[in-house]
Amino acid sequence: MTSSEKITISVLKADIGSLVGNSTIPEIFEETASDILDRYKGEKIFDYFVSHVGDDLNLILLHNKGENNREIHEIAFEIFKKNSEIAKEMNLYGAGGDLIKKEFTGSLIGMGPGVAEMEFTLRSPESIIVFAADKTESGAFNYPLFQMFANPFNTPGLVIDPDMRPGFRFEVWDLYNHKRIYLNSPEEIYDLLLLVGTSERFAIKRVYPRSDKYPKDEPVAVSSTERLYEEAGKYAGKDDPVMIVRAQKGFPAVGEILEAFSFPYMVNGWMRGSYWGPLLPVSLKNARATRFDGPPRVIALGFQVKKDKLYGPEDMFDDPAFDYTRNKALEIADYIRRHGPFEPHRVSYEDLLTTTAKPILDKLIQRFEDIK
Ligand SMILES: O=P(O)(O)OC[C@H]1O[C@](O)(COP(=O)(O)O)[C@@H](O)[C@@H]1O
Ligand SMILES: [Mg+2]
Repeated sequence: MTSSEKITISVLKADIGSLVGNSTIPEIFEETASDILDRYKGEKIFDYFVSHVGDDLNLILLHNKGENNREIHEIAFEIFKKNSEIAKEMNLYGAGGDLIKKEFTGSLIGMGPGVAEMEFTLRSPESIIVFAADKTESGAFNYPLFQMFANPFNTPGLVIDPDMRPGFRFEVWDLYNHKRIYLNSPEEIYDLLLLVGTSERFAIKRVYPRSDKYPKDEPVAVSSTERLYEEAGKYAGKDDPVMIVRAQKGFPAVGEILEAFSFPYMVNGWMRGSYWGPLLPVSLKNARATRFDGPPRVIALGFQVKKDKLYGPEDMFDDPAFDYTRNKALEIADYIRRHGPFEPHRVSYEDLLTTTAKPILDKLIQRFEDIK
């Protein structure tokens, strides 16, 4: 460690090609990523883990260079670019898709990939869980973040742990207007819900502790909020967000964090980014899209963190305790599928304008005539 006791966890992700269709990625992507990361390990990064969910490659990096660091983002760009070339050679689906900008511009933010990073003072001990979802949007983590950090029915620690009683501070982004607001839980939870219930537009970017025990400017949770539609200027797949959550000792316990996913809540995305469906918590083994290009899936990788080492991952959803949730999700998937192209299965008209339906709708609108 150089400057301080602070460490940084960066979770950087991109869809740079997939098989079959948009279902999953070939093993060579993860191997290539590991080969490149091994070169930098011990020099620019301390440790790493490479993973995927569906067609999205996820890089989990431990270092001490802070958030939005040029060197770290450039390593990820090198990996995404190399894999894009492999994808083109293999004639994979959507080769290079999320690399909207072809040359590195100093930061991955705005280039297409998703970014969730947090710099914080390492506690002893420190446990984190990294979540990654496929076939859904940035705001897809609003529901579980509210459950973990603001709902005592999910997180009893909010009531019985003295360090959690002061509550948490939510940083919410208006993704349409590039603005943010800070809201305190518990006293402002009605305002918080009023906004984050609209997950297409408002996304919880970060959550901060309010207890005096921990620095109040160091997040306990962070999610990626990049909107692929906006960055590409057209529909180019869904955002497929990632999230980091710190656990235990004044923060939600691991079980309280996972409990937030025990209800298969509905998310926006699924087929062609145009359908609402239940979020299915899955093991790494099942982290690939199948039925109707889904259902939208999420994985949970748990790590115990030392200043220069990630111990793990534990594949947290690889557990029969989530079988009921999965079965329920499949039942809901079947029910909602029967709506076909009707809402609430299909997304709203406004949301359709961010999909491949936009040019079709634009033409149709011109054919409308006034009713006398
Ligand atoms: O128009 P295309 O190229 O066939 O793409 C349709 C695909 O786009 C998707 O919405 C892309 O999914 P991702 O968001 O995971 O990239 C799939 O559901 C679907 O298979
Ligand atoms: Mg994807």
